[in-house]
Amino acid sequence: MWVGHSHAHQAVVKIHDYLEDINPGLSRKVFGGVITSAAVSYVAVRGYRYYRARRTVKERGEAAKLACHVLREHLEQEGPVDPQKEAMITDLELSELKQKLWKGELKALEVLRAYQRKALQVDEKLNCVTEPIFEAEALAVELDLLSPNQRKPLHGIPVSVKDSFNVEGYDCHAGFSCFADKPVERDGDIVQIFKSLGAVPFVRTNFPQGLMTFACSNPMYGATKNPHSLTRGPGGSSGGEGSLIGGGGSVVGIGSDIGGSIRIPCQMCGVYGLKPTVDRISNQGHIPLMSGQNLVRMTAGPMARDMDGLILVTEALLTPRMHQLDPYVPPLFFQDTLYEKKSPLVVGFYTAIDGVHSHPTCVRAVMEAKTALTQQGHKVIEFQPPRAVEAVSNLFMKACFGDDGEETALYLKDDVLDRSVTFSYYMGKLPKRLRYMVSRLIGFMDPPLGQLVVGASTPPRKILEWWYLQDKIQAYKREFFAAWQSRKLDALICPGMPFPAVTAGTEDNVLAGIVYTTLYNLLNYPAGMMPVTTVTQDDLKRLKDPSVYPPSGALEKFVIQDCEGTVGLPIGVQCVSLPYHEETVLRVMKDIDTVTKTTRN
Ligand SMILES: CCCCCCCCCCCCCCCCCC(=O)NCCO
Repeated sequence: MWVGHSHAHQAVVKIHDYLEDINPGLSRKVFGGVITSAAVSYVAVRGYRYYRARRTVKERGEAAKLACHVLREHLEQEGPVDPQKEAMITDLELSELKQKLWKGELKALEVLRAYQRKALQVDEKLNCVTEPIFEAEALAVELDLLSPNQRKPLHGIPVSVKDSFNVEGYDCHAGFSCFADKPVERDGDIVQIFKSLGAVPFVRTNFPQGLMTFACSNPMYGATKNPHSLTRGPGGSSGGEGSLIGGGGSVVGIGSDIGGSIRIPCQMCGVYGLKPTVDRISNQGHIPLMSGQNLVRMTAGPMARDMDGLILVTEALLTPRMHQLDPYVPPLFFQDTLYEKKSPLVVGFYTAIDGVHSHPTCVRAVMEAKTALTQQGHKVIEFQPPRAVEAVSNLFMKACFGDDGEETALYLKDDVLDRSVTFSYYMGKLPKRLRYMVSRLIGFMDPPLGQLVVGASTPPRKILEWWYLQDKIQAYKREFFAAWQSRKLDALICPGMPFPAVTAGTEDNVLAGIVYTTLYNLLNYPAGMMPVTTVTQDDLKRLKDPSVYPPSGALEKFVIQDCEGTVGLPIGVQCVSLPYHEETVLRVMKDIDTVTKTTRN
């Protein structure tokens, strides 16, 4: 290196002397010219790349809008529709829809048409669909040709798919223009499974750029709105799914979750979802972001409009076919014995994690779920997860942001940056020491967020440190399990996010809320999210009472002022069980739902 450097230096000195011999002052002109043209070329190349990215972003967005328009025209040309029948179809719960399709009372194509029309209608209001899947029509037509004994478990059920999953013939870019316009050749595993079960993937849905935030906007498709309040976000990153399902435009969909991306939109849009144990459902064919990081892994999972729908779909997905497609998915099919276990369960509960206060409606939701479970004969006892904020800061954040945001920065080089990712993007760009100091300053205003960002700012630097991190994660898993076992728990209920949907674009103010969801990604425990209640006027009154909701940090202060006018927004409960006990999660959710569904305000 030094030798090379000294050669270069000697060469420059020689050229300088030679030029000065020819004409004194010439070397300054030549070197000045070279430096200026290098700088100009650099700026021009970067500028051109940015211009090209902007063009790609614009064209990709327009192409998606055009695709929706083409479908709308196609549907209009089909002739008269029966709006009442279509409304009947889209109002059906998933299990009723399945029955009618199975019995042949409804045709796959008419169900598809009803949902295509409804999804486009919902999309006009909420901007939740990225583009239609045109092949859906041919699939539905084929399904209608099958004889009754050829019908599969999800015969004719339309399924929406988060845009981050591969769908053959469509690109999969997560909002990075470098991946746009490169159609993939093969459906992702979960899309394949749905098709093999007779379901009809029919639309793709919106997400935030890079998928690592719970906002839901990107430069190509813009921001998605919340179905319960147009000024609020739907949560993310599977926000398009949450918004479309919550708005009635889909009955079931596919999301992905590494830090809460299925559960957060479920809470904010009032839908049901399940983040499974890693590898219980194959995640092959999801855009490979952070894919070399396997301390905390992303997992695909179902989202549905109703509880029975979520159970039905999960049961259908956990088939031998999944294991055949991806041998790393253990051959562990839906365990009826766990789901149908007759004996009462021991269920732990907590209403808040130390350091991040829980909105009064979130506390009430857990207490209502607790009452429901007690009514069903279960024993519900208090349980506090050990060192949650510390574990998420020192383990989850180091694992997921240990690259200093380098992967995202690489894909975003000369790209159009969405507002929703500016905080993490620019934090990643800061020199390490400065970032650490900024994190400390953040900690004065928002202590848990400061702690999270300090965690992200002090990642392991050497392989040995990565090993130690892995080791610490294992140790925390053991510590948590010991606490779980000491209470002899079968399951756990708790808030999934400690506040309702926030005003769109303000998600950075409440980032610390992720400790409620990320904890179970870190532990790799399956976790479901379900709506239980809605914000009431009385809750909002209590929100302003410092003895109920102490305005201790920036997050709490923000929630108090942002929750003005949120009466009616959905709030859910998170249900957790041990790895590979998805069936127990579903059973607890079902028992809560049976009671709370009838009384939900
Ligand atoms: C590199 C330094 C960055 C420091 C700043 C980090 C602050 C960011 C706060 C973390 C936010 C994480 C939110 C997680 C949301 C859910 C993500 C998810 O589950 N995505 C699914 C992917 O398929």
